[in-house]
Amino acid sequence: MSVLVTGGAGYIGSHMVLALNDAGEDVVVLDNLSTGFSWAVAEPAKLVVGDIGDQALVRDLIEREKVDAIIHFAGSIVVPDSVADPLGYYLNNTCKSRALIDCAVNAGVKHFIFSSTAAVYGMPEENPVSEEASLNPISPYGSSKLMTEMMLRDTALAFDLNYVALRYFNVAGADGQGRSGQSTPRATHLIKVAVQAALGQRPKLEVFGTDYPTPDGTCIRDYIHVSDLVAAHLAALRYLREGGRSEVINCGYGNGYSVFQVIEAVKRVSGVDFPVDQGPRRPGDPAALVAGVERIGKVLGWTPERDDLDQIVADALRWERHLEDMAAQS
Ligand SMILES: NC(=O)c1ccc[n+]([C@@H]2O[C@H](COP(=O)([O-])OP(=O)(O)OC[C@H]3O[C@@H](n4cnc5c(N)ncnc54)[C@H](O)[C@@H]3O)[C@@H](O)[C@H]2O)c1
Ligand SMILES: O=c1ccn([C@@H]2O[C@H](COP(=O)(O)OP(=O)(O)O[C@H]3O[C@H](CO)[C@H](O)[C@H](O)[C@H]3O)[C@@H](O)[C@H]2O)c(=O)[nH]1
Repeated sequence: MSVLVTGGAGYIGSHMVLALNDAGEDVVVLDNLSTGFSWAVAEPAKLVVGDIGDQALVRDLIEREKVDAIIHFAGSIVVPDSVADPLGYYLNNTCKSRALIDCAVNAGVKHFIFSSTAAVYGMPEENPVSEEASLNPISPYGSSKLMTEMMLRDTALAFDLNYVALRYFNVAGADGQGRSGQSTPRATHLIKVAVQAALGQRPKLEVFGTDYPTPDGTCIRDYIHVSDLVAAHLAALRYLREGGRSEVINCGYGNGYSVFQVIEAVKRVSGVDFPVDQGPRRPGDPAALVAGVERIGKVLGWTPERDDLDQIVADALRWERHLEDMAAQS
């Protein structure tokens, strides 16, 4: 039996592959390398370069590799890009997820884990946000993910498939052993951008809005270490294989940090006092987004091991230095 990891050459998927390898699972990755890197797929996992929408390829892969579970990370992830190109996002995230789920059902794959997002909540009225909160995505990205959640819900009712949809809050950090990290060149995520500013790769960091109704006026987010997130997937895989029923589960720590607090942490950990500008709000940013975490503990028995902002930043910084070294050598 093996686990099919779609998008396993990307940021989070490559950490998943490391954890599955470490757990002794047989792993096959399907990735079209649109934003991922073949070098990010650690052996002995196998990489197949191809598209999740290619049903002949996926069917063959599932059969050949005796896939019993799919962990589905592949997708397009940049919120503003989804506003500019909604149909591209619905194609890659929704239509191609449909094609993948169809292959899973027809080939008898029983377990499915899906990368969803806190973006399905839109602008939540209350924090922490529970899984029962109303779902009002405000971007095509969020809608494309919510539609996949709905397809999974309905498919699991009709067929012998159980699934866990994990709604990630803000994923950050890098593998503690320095084996992987976020390598996307155009990254927009706060911790990555701040670390790049600390290393002098960017002249400054801009804070998007300082007039939010929060204690210091900047947005609050729940930053989860990528390795803890991956551990939640391993727990979900165990849960599904033991016959657990389908669930939708938030992934976060239930703690919020403001943009200013994150910047302070990056300055403290790096020892660099990089320039920071205060700019206008970025459209579509909720003031605060913190995960309700009761369900993840109760259903998956998951507890955080890296709930420490300085640790997240230190791991992100080490990975960024590694990328600099790789670039210097090439
Ligand atoms: N990074 C975050 O903070 C965050 C937050 C919430 C949800 N997510 C979700 O987690 C998943 C992984 O995100 P990430 O940050 O690792 O992004 P990423 O861009 O690093 O990884 C996505 C991977 O999927 C591959 N891919 C994209 N479309 C494909 C297709 N049609 N066929 C095959 N491969 C394809 C890419 O090449 C890449 O390797 C995504 O589904 C994303 O929506 C991420
Ligand atoms: O240069 C920057 C970058 C970010 N921010 C601020 O930092 C906070 C975090 O921003 P990120 O871009 O790091 O993350 P988001 O909260 O916007 O995004 C998260 O939630 C999104 C959906 O809402 C997607 O799921 C995305 O992948 C996930 O990281 C926001 O208040 C943002 O305005 C800045 O001030 N300056």
